[in-house]
Amino acid sequence: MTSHLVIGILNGDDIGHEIVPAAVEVTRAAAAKTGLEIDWRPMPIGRSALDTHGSTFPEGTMETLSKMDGFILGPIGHQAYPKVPGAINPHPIMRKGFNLFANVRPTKSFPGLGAIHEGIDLVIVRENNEGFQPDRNVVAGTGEFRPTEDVTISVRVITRVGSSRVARAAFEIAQQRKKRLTLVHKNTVFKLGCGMFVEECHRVAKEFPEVTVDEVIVDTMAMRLIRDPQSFDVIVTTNMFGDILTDEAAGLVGGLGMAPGLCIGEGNLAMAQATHGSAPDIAGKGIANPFAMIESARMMIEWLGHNRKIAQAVEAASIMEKAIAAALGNPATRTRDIRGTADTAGMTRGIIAALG
Ligand SMILES: NC(=O)C1=CN([C@@H]2O[C@H](COP(=O)(O)OP(=O)(O)OC[C@H]3O[C@@H](n4cnc5c(N)ncnc54)[C@H](O)[C@@H]3O)[C@@H](O)[C@H]2O)C=CC1
Ligand SMILES: CC(C)CC(=O)C(=O)O
Repeated sequence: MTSHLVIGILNGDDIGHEIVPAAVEVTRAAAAKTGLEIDWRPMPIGRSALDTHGSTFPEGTMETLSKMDGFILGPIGHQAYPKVPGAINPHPIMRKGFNLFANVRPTKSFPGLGAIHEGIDLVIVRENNEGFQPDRNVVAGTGEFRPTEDVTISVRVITRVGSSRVARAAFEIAQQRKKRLTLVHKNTVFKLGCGMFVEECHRVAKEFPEVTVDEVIVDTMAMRLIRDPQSFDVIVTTNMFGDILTDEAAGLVGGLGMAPGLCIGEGNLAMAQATHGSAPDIAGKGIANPFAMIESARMMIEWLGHNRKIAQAVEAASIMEKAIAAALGNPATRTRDIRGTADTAGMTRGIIAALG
């Protein structure tokens, strides 16, 4: 079996130019220790690509990425893009184009970082392509319409296929962990949409008899995440609920710098994408917390290792995990947002040093 992976590097915007190189550096160092060969392919994207290629998402990007094993996508600061042709938000195109329907977002508390609770270790699996960001094949554009100047209609699309595939991804993760899955929805009000999502989750549950399933209504979940986050293991929910709850969960463990994510589907390609945005308020200062991006890259290498049966990738992910935990345990090798004294480069060096 080959130990060779081809991975794209797409920095994104603002702090993306600081944290994506950090993720590449750490992954490269871990790969070198395990004999994993990675062919890194930097690609233009975002504001800088608008200047060099006339588009924030240059033509041919999807085609090139489709031949790779995975890619690291830095945060995209699309709100600040100028209103010119070519300045587009690449996220939905990538998530939908590669059918990356499951956004796997772990939340873990590490001691001493200012987590509101200790002992949090949960994973939110967010449906990535439906809800209020529906697939272009189902509803044109973003799913928003303005039939008159005074009325806007935002369409929320839930399908059986979309619900059952993200449910299956969540059950598979639950099966590998504590065998507990919480369905988060609001079928008390959205009887058809959330109703269909819940129905499909229960249908998939029959394939996983060892996994215990419970349900929590989303507004109650917002409260319970703050009061007793330790009572959850794996959570699956629809797109917008997942978008909001994952940021809330990050707030419990030190903030958005602690919020990694991996977008996966049924195909072989994985996209490492932190939960947070491009943080323009701290960009260029060298102080961004690289954890979320480094951990996202680590999750991708681990997923590819299992998916392709590449022992060196699984091993690289494992030594990264230990090194990240070691660096987080020392204020001198963690950033200021998580009660440390290091800058981005210092934390990155700290993790690499801890690889052994
Ligand atoms: N996945 C993505 O690419 C996302 C992109 N965005 C875009 O990012 C831009 C900024 O959006 P905001 O609402 O300000 O959200 P944001 O996530 O960029 O920032 C929110 C707050 O968290 C802090 N923060 C975020 N990541 C951090 C890190 N790694 N280390 C330390 N602090 C960190 C920021 O400094 C800021 O105070 C917008 O253009 C938005 O559309 C927003 C969310 C997701
Ligand atoms: C696509 C992003 C810009 C919005 C977001 O926060 C997300 O969907 O993850």
